[in-house]
Amino acid sequence: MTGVSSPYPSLSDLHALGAAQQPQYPDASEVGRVVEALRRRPPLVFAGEVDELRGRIAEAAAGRAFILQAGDCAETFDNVTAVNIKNSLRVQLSMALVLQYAAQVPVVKVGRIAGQYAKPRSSDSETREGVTLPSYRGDAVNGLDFDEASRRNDPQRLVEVYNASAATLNLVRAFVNGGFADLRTVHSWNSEFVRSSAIEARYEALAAEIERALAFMITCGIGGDELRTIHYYASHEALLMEYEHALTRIDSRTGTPYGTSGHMLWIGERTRQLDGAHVELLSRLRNPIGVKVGPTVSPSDAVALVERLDAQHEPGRLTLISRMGADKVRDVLPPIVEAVEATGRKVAWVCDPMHGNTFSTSNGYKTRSFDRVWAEVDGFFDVHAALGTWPGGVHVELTGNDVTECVGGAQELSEENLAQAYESACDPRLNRNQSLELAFYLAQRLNDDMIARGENPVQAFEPHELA
Ligand SMILES: O=C[C@H](O)[C@H](O)COP(=O)(O)O
Ligand SMILES: C=C(OP(=O)(O)O)C(=O)O
Repeated sequence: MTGVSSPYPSLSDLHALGAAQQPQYPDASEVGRVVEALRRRPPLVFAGEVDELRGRIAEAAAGRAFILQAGDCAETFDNVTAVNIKNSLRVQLSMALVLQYAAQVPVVKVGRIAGQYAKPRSSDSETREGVTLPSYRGDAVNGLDFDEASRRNDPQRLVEVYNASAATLNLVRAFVNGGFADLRTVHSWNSEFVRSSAIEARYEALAAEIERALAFMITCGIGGDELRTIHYYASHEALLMEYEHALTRIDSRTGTPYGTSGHMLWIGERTRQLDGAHVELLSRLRNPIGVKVGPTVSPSDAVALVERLDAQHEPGRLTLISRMGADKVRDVLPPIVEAVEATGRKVAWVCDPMHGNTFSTSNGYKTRSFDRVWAEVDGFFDVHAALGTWPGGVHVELTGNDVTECVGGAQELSEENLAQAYESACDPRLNRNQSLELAFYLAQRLNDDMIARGENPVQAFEPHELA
């Protein structure tokens, strides 16, 4: 893979489009040196893996697979530890297992990981006790501590993003290929957790059932390498022009540009302007692209975006990630789905039930309620069931750690509980129990919809009441 050259847009072409949500740096020559240093680094992902993921997303777009895109709201350099990475991977794999076994659908596993270091913000500044400083924009840009030095934009952080992403991917690849994800060890994924919650107990029962099924398959001579490893991909919001441009490489096989900072890249709700720099940059890359679509997107906006980003009608190229809010999804999403489907494209429809359901508590925490999160997913499924389209996946902010950032769920976390372990650098994430609970709800809903379509899934667990 080699660096990009003309006619690919230059960084200054992109900035001339008025790229939204970009940090301003005091010293342009330092930024230039950082970009040149990053251009010389090896790619973080390889074009062949990116193509493989496009193929898997195409399966979800065709109704034959379900995408689980999940991970931190904002990764931080301090949190690049073996324990955090293992916990995150473990909860994502556990959710995938619940979905795959109980809903009998292949799960495409995509982490918000190894690159999710830049955050778009609603406001450029933050005021605390009369002091106003620039907002935290992710470790890629500035620091979380509320003091002047920390909040200063520092381009050297882009090199640290590359290093942290490389370290994370290295461990993820080792876990995934080295036996950690072996389906025959599903019980051990959970072994360090106290089986105190009903959700953990439910997961344990499912894991025991899977182990019995696998043992049976193995005695029949079925199984082997396909049980040992999984396919897991990295994704993040492609927000920062300097970083994403510097990590673009020309694939030597095809002569086409790939973003090599992650397998899948997405455009956020605040940067999806049709004539903006983010759409321009990502329209040129061969990666599977996600676009967040919020409640202000009109059906014609959505069609214009898909025409721009999927000019070739390529299955797996585009994932539309709706984040409407639980109250709006049933009204706003249907005409968008109908208009995009009418173009004849096969996009994957994914639900982000987090970003349209954030609120602030009276004690000053940004939070989300598990009920509202589920309500948006449920609405998303209802919309697709009514239109005969496939609900292709979910996109969630979560952590494998036992944080208290979202209220509700089986643990019934209240606003008062939030102070106990609120660790997110930006938005509230589902904790391990809430994430597993969501997976069980999803599996149940997928099962119910199969039955409603006249299919006959093998029931993997007792149906339970959905909220
Ligand atoms: O994760 C998404 C955004 O970066 C985040 O919701 C912005 O939060 P803000 O509205 O507090 O800036
Ligand atoms: C910023 C994000 O979401 P959105 O663009 O939907 O607000 C995000 O997913 O981190």
